[in-house]
Amino acid sequence: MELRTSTTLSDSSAADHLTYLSGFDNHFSSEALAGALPPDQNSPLLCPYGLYAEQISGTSFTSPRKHNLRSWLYRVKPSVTHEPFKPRVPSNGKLVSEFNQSNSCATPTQLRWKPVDIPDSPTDFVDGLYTICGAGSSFLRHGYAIHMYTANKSMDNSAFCNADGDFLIVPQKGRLLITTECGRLGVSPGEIAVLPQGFRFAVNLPDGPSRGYVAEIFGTHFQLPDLGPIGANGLASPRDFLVPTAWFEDKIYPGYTIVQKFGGELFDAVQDFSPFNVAAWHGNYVPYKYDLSKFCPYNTVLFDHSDPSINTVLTAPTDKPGVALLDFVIFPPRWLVAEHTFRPPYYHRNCMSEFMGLIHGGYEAKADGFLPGGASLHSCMTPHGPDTKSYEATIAGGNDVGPQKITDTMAFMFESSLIPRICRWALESPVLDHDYYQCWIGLKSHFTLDHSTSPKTATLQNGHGEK
Ligand SMILES: O=C(O)Cc1cc(O)ccc1O
Ligand SMILES: [Fe+2]
Repeated sequence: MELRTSTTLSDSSAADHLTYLSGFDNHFSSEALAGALPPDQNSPLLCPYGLYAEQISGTSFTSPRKHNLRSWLYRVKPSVTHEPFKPRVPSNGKLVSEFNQSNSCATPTQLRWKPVDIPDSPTDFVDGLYTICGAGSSFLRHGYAIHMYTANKSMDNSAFCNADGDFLIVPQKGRLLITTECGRLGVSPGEIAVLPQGFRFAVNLPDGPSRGYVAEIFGTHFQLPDLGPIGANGLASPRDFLVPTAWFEDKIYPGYTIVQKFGGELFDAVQDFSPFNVAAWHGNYVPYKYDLSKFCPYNTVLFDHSDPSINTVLTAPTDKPGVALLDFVIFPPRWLVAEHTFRPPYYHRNCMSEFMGLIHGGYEAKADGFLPGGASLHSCMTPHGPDTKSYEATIAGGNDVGPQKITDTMAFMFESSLIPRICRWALESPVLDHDYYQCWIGLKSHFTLDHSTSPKTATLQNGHGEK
């Protein structure tokens, strides 16, 4: 029998050689050790190989069957085998899970941040994680937080566990090798990973420095959007979601630390073994990853600009139909073919709040200033849209531009019905772009009483004789 351990391969080649199970919302099972899954029941008196059975529940026991999420883990020692939790010293201090006047500010101003540099001092994923904004409360199980991270070293002898909510991680620079209790995920920029509430995981950096974005949701989980009239196919396909296969190490690690995020605060618990000691598991509550290049975009094929919801990858619902706690929307490479149409995003004000990031390339509405690794926030009813340069360049192209392909781009949006409060350090940050508003100040009036300058208006006027 072969016991696989993290020391057999470098992080980089491990990340290249991982195996996955495929599907969204499936009931999976996986064994790193043949016969480690009890065949007929979840909780036998004695489990195969002397393993302990442990359930992790992602929904209340009594949630309706179609929403119920739980997995059974068969492990060398149960997770409870640790010293008491103690407040982490020094604490990260920049994580917020309950947004109020004492820790964050409200502002309707359009905000934009340049990319943050990777720190010089040793910083792992947990130390390098900081909250930008959010709303609601992890205690009340309703709300979200948007974080960013910069890291330059792998987590060492420690694992992270988020009791507050689910993490949707969007790496922008540098691959992540994420070891979870269900197995390992290799996540490159252009891919995303979801680490549901309560799973212990450790983040290694196979390529060195890393930077990225994290959406955290409280009290619910991500699901695939309904497709409505699109039909049974399109957008993100369930089979492209990849779940780890069981991987475990039966290893003594003196002083191993579990860092638990609980109410936005960090607590350390020490144990003497690896938490990645799960030889087999089954269930439907699982970490997963998704490659954004697999997304099959739908859009207008004749005229006008579709609302960005057409590009929803995952949605976290509220109790109100069609109103998201948090939508994860992307702006992938695609063909633009709309006729007599202003093709970039329209000018708009939205009752939802929009946080955007850029993974690589440029963004169609911003000729300057919105950079890979940077971010913007346009909160509820705050007006925004293309900058002056993008507007003028589009108008200069005229009505007869043929099909154009947007290439080398991957922007995304976290869109929420809850209005975010912004953390003080994000407002005081040296990378906050104080001149952001200037990108619209140059928008000129093109107003004229001469209707003939508008070809569509002229057609309507002639066609319907409203002289
Ligand atoms: O503000 C943005 O750039 C995001 C966005 C894009 C789009 O195509 C339509 C609406 C919208 O909010
Ligand atoms: Fe917008």
